[in-house]
Amino acid sequence: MLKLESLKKSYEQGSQKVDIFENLNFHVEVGQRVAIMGKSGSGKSTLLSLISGIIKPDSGDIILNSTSYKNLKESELNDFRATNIGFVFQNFHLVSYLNALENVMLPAKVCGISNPKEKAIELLKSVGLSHRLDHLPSQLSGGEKQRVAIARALIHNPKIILADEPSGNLDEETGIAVMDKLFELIEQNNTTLILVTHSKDVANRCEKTYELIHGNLALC
Ligand SMILES: Nc1ncnc2c1ncn2[C@@H]1O[C@H](COP(=O)(O)OP(=O)(O)OP(=O)(O)O)[C@@H](O)[C@H]1O
Repeated sequence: MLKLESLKKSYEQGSQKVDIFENLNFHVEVGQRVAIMGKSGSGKSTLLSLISGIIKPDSGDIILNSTSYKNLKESELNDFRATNIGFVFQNFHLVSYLNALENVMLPAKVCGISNPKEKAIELLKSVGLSHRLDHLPSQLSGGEKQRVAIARALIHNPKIILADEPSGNLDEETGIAVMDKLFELIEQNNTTLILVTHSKDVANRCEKTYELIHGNLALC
């Protein structure tokens, strides 16, 4: 379902070239939940950015659902990302001037999905926020913001969710409640999950955990 083939990625840092991945190969099945752990700076966020197509590899290819990124033009890749991928970030990344309902409706509108309002209300209800529809992000708690972000990530029924430390900014109890909701919803939809986390407890909820070490993913 997701294949990374011979990925090479380096960054220019001043006059130096820093290799993050020299020959990364990886495979994730449909509906699988995979945790990625690794030290700070090991390349976890870079990996998610490559899978999302936000950054390009120097060489190699990413294939999601039989679509090879190499063969897509920039605009096609943007459309493909909007349709097939959902994101959940540590810092929520909600649009500050849109209320909860409008934030959740955004990806549905971009993808041209019918009845975005009904779907957004249904999802916000399922994450326990039907009483917060018209609240701006600044009027929501951290846990509520992350539940809005989860609803937003799922509204267009993406094939895959990329989550970067989704409970990293939440207290333990709220983090567990938010992760419960995320796992419940992705299981219902058989959505594939790639989850970057520093928490072993969070990683243990996934079927497989890999450690990113020296540019390779080692099964833990
Ligand atoms: N745009 C960039 N230009 C230059 N170097 C970069 C860029 N983005 C990331 N890096 C470097 O690449 C390495 C990997 O960064 P990345 O953010 O992927 O690591 P990470 O494992 O997600 O770290 P953390 O756990 O601290 O978030 C780091 O050394 C970082 O400084």
